[in-house]
Order: sequence, then C-alpha cells, then structure tokens
Amino acid sequence: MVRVAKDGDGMSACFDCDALGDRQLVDSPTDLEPPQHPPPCKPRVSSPRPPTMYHLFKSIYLHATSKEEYSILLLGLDNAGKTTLLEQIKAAYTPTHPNLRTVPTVGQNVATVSLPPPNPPIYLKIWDVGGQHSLRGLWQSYYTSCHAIVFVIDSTDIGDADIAHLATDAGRNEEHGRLDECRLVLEDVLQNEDAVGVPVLVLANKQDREDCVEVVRIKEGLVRKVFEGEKGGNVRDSRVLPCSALTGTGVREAVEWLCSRVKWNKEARPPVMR
Ligand SMILES: Nc1nc2c(ncn2[C@@H]2O[C@H](COP(=O)(O)OP(=O)(O)OP(=O)(O)O)[C@@H](O)[C@H]2O)c(=O)[nH]1
Ligand SMILES: [Mg+2]
Repeated sequence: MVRVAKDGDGMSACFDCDALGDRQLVDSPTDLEPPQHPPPCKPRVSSPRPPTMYHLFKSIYLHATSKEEYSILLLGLDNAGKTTLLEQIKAAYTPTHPNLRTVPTVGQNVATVSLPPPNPPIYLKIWDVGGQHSLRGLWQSYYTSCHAIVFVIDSTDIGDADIAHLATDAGRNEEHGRLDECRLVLEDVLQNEDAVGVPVLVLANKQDREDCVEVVRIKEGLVRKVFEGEKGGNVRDSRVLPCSALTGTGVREAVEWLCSRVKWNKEARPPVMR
C-alpha cells in the first residue's frame, strides 16, 4: 500500500513495510539467515513549507484586485416596481438597455453591478424577489446575508399614505389602496430578528405619475410612524427617497445612499471579498 502525501500535509510519501518485506523473502531463496523483517520505516515528517515568492505575489495580487461585495435586497408589495428598478440600476452602471417590459416575478432576479469612480470600488449584488403574497415567506431566507434592504412602495396605491387615518371612522370609509397591507408588510420586515440593524431605504416609487402621493407625505404619514411605532424594530439607518423606476429618476441617488450605508455598517455585516 502506498500513501502519497497530499501537498502541505507535512508528511512525505512512505512505502508500506509489509509489502516490501514479503517480496524480498520470495526473491532471496539462498538466504541462510532466518528472514529478517525490515525495520518499520518511520514516516518522515517535514516541517511546514515557508511561503514561496509565488504565494507572496499571489496574495498581494489578490489583495490589490479583489473588491468588496455587498448584497442588496429589493422588497415590497407585488407591482411596486422592484424588477423595473433592478433593470434601471443595471442600465445605469453597465452598458445595457433596461428591459422595462416586466412580468410579475415568480422567484428571484439577481444582478451584480460594479460601481465606477468616484464611488467606492465595490460590487453590489442586487436581489429582486417576488412580492406576491404567496412568495413573501421566502424573503426571510435572504435576511442573514444581505447588507441593506430597499423597500419599494407604489406611491399611487396607498391612498393618502396616512396610517393614523386607517384607525378613524372617517378613514375607514375612504379609499386607502394598499396602505394597510404595505404597513403590515413593512412592519414584518423590520421585526424580523435576522434583519436587525440592516440599513433600510424606503423608495417612494412611481413619482412620475400624476396621481402619486408626495414623498414627504409617505415619509411622515407612513414610514416614520411604522419605524417609530412599537413594531418598528430596533434603531437602524434608514432613509425615504422619491424615485421613478420607469424613467430612472432618483435611481443613482438611491444607489449612492446604499453604498455609503453598507460601508458604514461593514463592521456589523462584513462584505464578501471577490
Ligand atoms: N408609471 C410608473 N410605472 C412603474 C414604475 N415602476 C414600475 N412601474 C410599472 O409597474 C408595474 C409593475 O412593475 P414591476 O417592476 O414588475 O413590479 P414588481 O415589484 O417587480 O412586482 P412583482 O414581481 O410582482 O413583485 C409595471 O407595469 C411597471 O412598468 C414607475 O416608476 N412609474
Ligand atoms: Mg418583479
């Protein structure tokens, strides 16, 4: 039996003594002395090899060329505009045209963008997951490895965007769109313990439409109340920004905020090196 040492396991190749001894007995019929079993050979244990110049240069090269990669998770109700946003981010940072003819996402879409200077030299890996009710249970499996969450709101489908109104009699009779559903889903994200401390950017999307609610009302009437309410979870970095995923307005500002926040939070959630 031959044991061949693997590279770096500290032991050089060693031939098994029994096999060699048997063959010597058969090949030496004239031996008068009783057959002597050869002494077992000791495995030669070599000391760990010092790093070579190759390894040294390789690690310097990897250090100089690798970049930090942060994962960004796009969440929000179905039809909010997440996939359209992903297309606009790709188009803003890579030489591609956005595909704005989206279909409801069943599962996920993912894209990695490398930010050009003067942004910090990092990769953003952006995960767009389906927002339909039946798919929301999958979101939590992304929380532990994400570095920031973008919660996309359809600014045309949340009534007057004032959750205090929901509780009043006057409010009950009004048309709220999906305001209550949006509040509950956002609270659910903020309360998840795997997402504690993760920076959250709320995007008031579809600001290009005339029937949209202004960002300041969404901030004061919905987002601030959810974050400061009892289901708002722990303190975290957060921001509300207007955007139109369809026209691309506000998309770069959103990405820049995300870049600064993931870097800021890198002690708590370190990046992956690529
Ligand atoms: N006017 C306008 N329409 C938008 C905007 N963003 C998205 N839409 C439209 O809204 C619809 C839904 O967009 P999607 O990006 O597919 O929505 P989604 O959030 O990915 O939906 P799910 O995959 O079901 O979770 C599409 O018809 C988009 O063209 C926007 O900023 N303005
Ligand atoms: Mg989608």
